[in-house]
Amino acid sequence: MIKARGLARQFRTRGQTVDAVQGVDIDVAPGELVGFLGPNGAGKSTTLRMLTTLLKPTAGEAQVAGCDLLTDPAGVRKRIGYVAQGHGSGDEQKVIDEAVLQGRFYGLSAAEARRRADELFERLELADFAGRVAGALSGGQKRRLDIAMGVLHEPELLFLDEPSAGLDPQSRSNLWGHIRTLHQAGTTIFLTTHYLDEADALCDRIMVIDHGKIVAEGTPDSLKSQVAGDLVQFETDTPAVAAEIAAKVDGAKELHVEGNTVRFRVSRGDTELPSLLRALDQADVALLSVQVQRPTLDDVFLTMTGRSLREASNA
Ligand SMILES: Nc1ncnc2c1ncn2[C@@H]1O[C@H](COP(=O)(O)OP(=O)(O)OP(=O)(O)O)[C@@H](O)[C@H]1O
Repeated sequence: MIKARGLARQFRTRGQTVDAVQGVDIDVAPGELVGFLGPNGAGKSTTLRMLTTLLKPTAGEAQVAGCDLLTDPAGVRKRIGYVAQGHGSGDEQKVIDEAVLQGRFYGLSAAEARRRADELFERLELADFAGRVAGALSGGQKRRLDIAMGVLHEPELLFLDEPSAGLDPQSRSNLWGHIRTLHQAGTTIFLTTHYLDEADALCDRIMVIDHGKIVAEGTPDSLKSQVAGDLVQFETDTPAVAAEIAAKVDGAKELHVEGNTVRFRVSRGDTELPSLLRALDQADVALLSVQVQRPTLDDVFLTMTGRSLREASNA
């Protein structure tokens, strides 16, 4: 559905050159839900704007929804949906009129546009607000309206730029449910996000971008197990003895003792834990608490770039 090779974009501002995207390769298969994760300024929106024909690449090439990005941008535009950051819908019109107008813009007849809008309003739980003006909708409802507008023409491929930015936690998880519904109905989705939980909860596959380059790629689980390993942590009154035993766990690394706490990483904490507990018990080590923590996507980012995604986003 997307095949991009060496896609790059430079900007020149006030005599300076910014390499916003430095030659990325992107492959997305039909039916996938792929997340493009990275901190602010990493190059996510620039990549998305190139793939949606809004910005000309400085270098590289891409096939998007079966059309060549450079030689057939109109073909690309016909086959994709794009929901930009922030809400694009106007505030004055009735919600349903806006949606029908958008459908007409895509070339649907008035009846078809109305039928499709009604269907999407049902699916995205907007039917109760169809008669309201868009300005009276909540943030989450507006985002759902934006998404409905982006898929009125039934595109094969939908691009979402930071879909849940600015929403409260409840509206975010509600929106994720709706994005999943669209995905399950067959739409291929490529979204950008700088939220780890969003990428983790929603995406089949994640590409991590930093400073305009892809630094990691894979399913959320494979990325986590590749670079970090589970963190096993326990508290005991005899940490020195416990640490000696922990050091014998097959594949244990990054072993640290801090006060009464012993910590180490191992690729599968859950399967190593029973034999470790037996060994500690045999050595009469009494445990006060035990924890196994799966690695997070932030551990992945930290390992790949040397800084946490949260710090990078605030920079
Ligand atoms: N029109 C422009 N002129 C100059 N520099 C630009 C322009 N657009 C983007 N940039 C720069 O390119 C880099 C990548 O920006 P981009 O908006 O793609 O990042 P992003 O990952 O989408 O960030 P955010 O999460 O904040 O939207 C940044 O350094 C940005 O300042």
